[in-house]
Amino acid sequence: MRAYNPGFGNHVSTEAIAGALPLGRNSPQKVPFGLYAEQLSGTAFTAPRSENRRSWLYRIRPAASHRPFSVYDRNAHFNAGPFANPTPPNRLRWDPLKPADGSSDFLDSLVTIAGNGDVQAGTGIGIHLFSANRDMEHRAFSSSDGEMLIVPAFGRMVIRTELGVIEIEPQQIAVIPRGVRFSVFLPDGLASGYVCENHGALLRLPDLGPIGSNGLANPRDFETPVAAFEDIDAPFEIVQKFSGRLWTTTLDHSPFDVLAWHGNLAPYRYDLRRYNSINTVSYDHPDPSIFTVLTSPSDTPGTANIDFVIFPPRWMVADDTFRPPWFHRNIMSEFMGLIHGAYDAKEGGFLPGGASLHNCMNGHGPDKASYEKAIAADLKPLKIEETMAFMFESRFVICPTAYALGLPECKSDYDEVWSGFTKAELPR
Ligand SMILES: O=C(O)Cc1cc(O)ccc1O
Ligand SMILES: [Fe+2]
Repeated sequence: MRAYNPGFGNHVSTEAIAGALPLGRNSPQKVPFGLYAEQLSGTAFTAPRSENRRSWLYRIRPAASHRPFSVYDRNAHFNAGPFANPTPPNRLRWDPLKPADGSSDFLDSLVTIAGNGDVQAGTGIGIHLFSANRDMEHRAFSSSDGEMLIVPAFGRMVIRTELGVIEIEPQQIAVIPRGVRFSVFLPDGLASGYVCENHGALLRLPDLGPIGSNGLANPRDFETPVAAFEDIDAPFEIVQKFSGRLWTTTLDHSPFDVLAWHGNLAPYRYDLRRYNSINTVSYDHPDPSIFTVLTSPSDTPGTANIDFVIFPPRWMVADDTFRPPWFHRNIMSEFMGLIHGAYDAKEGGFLPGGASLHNCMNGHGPDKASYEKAIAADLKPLKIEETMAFMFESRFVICPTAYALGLPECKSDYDEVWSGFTKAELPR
């Protein structure tokens, strides 16, 4: 049986047991097998049809049957701030975080590095790191604050969700919709990486404009899991992120009890190695928006709440051009991570699993070593291989948490990478 359906944002119908999915209506008087019908809305009921995302779930018990949530106090570092006050303009870099002593699962290992916007107003993002070494046994998490874009750097992840099971490894990503409960299992015994929690408009493929009808991330390469359920009557802890804080309750059964669903709001995965890079074949280094995988638009056209951009392996052929990223100051704020290999603007110090933050209007670009290498390079066609960096780029200033600034992995000497540039020699 096929485990995934291909395509981005498609209307999918899937049932784990034949006959579980009602036909011809969403909410029949009697649902097959006595299942409960439930609508999961990812956009307002009245969102335009082209934007509207919702699915219908058919489950053993209603998601509504649970006791009240109380405050969850076993992870103080996964939140929506408070952010450092004042927000420093400084360029920041973090080495990969050392795993915490002892064992922690995906949920308890999440630490918030930075964020922006307002969870209650549905703007901005949260940026979190995880480093887990234990399965989420009989525990599930959901975020009411936004969809979760999960970007592993080390280790495979099996993500069991209410709508089916997704498996990813580094260089693949998964997106779990807002509110969908999920558990993370670690086939390699550990996994670490990045999460962008998107409080804003749902991630979607960017328009292609003059590129035409193909290219960048192609819709058919996104995969949505088929329905998969478990029928377990045992205590399950449910942790919910709501309005920036964590809350817990216990069910007496597995939340993964959805036998069938249909609709266009669902978790999905994508393999970044399938990305169809478009780039210059003449001269100059194009803006990095040319490498956008997914975008969450804001109310201002062309000015994203969050763009998820990658820097994949590719040919570099530009003539008479400084080929790595140029020096720049950008109105958008840039958080970067490295999933694989090395990044061509940073010869040293930017490590897989590490991160950097270059905020609104603060100058950055190639470090001195990368600069000198690039201006001396013989400009033959060159394939950059063994690389996969990414960027979360936001219209809103990305505010680091006080916790992130205080980590020993936060490098105090980062500015040094731009020191020692020799003065230009003017004609006399
Ligand atoms: O700062 C960075 O490394 C990201 C980046 C890459 C690039 O190719 C052009 C601009 C840009 O911000
Ligand atoms: Fe940049």
